[in-house]
Amino acid sequence: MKPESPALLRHYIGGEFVASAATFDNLCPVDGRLLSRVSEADRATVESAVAAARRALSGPWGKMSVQQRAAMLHKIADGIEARFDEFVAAEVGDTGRPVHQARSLDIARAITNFRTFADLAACANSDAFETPTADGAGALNYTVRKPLGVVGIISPWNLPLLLLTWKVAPALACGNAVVAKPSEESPASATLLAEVMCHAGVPPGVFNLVHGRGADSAGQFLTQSTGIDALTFTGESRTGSTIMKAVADGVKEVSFELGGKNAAVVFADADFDAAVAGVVRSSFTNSGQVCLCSERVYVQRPIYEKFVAAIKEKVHALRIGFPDEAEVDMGPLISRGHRDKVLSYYRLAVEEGATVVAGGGVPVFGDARDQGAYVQPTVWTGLPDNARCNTEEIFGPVCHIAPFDDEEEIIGRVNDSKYGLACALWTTNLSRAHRVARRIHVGLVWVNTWYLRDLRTPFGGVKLSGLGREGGRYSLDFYSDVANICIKL
Ligand SMILES: O=C(O)C(=O)/C=C/C=C/O
Repeated sequence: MKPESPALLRHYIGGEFVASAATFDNLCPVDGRLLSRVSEADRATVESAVAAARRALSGPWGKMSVQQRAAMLHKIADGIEARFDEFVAAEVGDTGRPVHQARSLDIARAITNFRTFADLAACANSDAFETPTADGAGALNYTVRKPLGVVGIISPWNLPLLLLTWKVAPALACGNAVVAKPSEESPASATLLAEVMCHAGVPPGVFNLVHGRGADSAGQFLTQSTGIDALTFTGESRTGSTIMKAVADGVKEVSFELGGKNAAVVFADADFDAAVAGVVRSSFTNSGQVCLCSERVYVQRPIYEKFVAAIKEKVHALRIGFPDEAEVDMGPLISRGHRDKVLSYYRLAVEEGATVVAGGGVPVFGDARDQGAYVQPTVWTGLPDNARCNTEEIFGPVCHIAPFDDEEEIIGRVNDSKYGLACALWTTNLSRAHRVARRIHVGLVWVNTWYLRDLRTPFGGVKLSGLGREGGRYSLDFYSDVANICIKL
């Protein structure tokens, strides 16, 4: 029987699914099989999506109240819930992640993203000030939020639906129309989202999806389009810099969540077992493919040797497997190309003099996974802080563990980075927790936990880790223009 021809994933523009002549292959990183062929948008296709978004703003969408938009976001969330298993299958196919993670994190958070921003927008208050005037009659100042207009969204492959909806939800809640360009590595769940939008009755042109790559492809065409009013991007810092240059002439608003070289700091007074489990989680979750992962681990000297031994044991026990295995801890990296990058750092570490405590290579399964993009979870010691493996973002299941002696030393070492996204501190000393946390130059500090998320909090980094904050009212501030109106009484 002829193998089923792979599905063709299409763009979604102006309420219609549209194919392009050019396509690219979407491979499964578990076993390298062809999952689907994906339409690749040219500049004209991207511009047609931008035009459709512009038209939508002057249609019914532009006349909806924030309450009506909030109701629409809840319908989208309902639509994802109704097709939950399909979304899980799409995300797992594209990324090879454990099914249990896709269920409990990726798809669940997409639903939460829509519901959270529906409610936040519907309940958002505005500022008002009673202003005294010389004539004694006074004036009233109040602010109103207006949509930016057409928002370009470029989302990454590491948490595909979570991060796409983290931006789409508030953008729509604030009354914008969007053109979204998901990563070429993870097109499937975004395409399903377009189907849900269509079925939920989101007016044509409010949500548009174009597929393609970055440079010389849909991503670049979107950032260069004069028809967008703002752009939000999650991905590598150097791409963020390129995007900034592309939108500079139009002075467009940008929100960037970029790279990181995050630290985990374990003090001798930490709950040892909790810190070991926490560092394994923060270094190896999603095969280390989370911008918040800890690639630099610092452990106070009295417990250093014991900690390294404990991490080594845990890492050797990590189950690397097929996505649908109940106990699987780690799947493959997103692609052979990314695996080559991570393996180049595995080699570099040895050249730089690292001791390879665990991993350092490619697992051999003797089955279809050998055609996938798996690497061994890896632990290094013995490198200086200025080693490239300790300063450059690797974005894989790897961490380096170094000893430290005191607070002043470790605060300086953690801050000595061109990145500043996140940090995890492990200590049972409450005063130390607050004292150190506020001195770490990052956007997000977790104490005795990691990646515990309250969506009302500001999310973003400093230095090369990004520009701006999203989350809670910070998202409402980015995705809307705030105007002040002054009435003379
Ligand atoms: O959890 C979030 O809202 C979020 O933005 C995570 C970002 C992870 C990036 O790799």
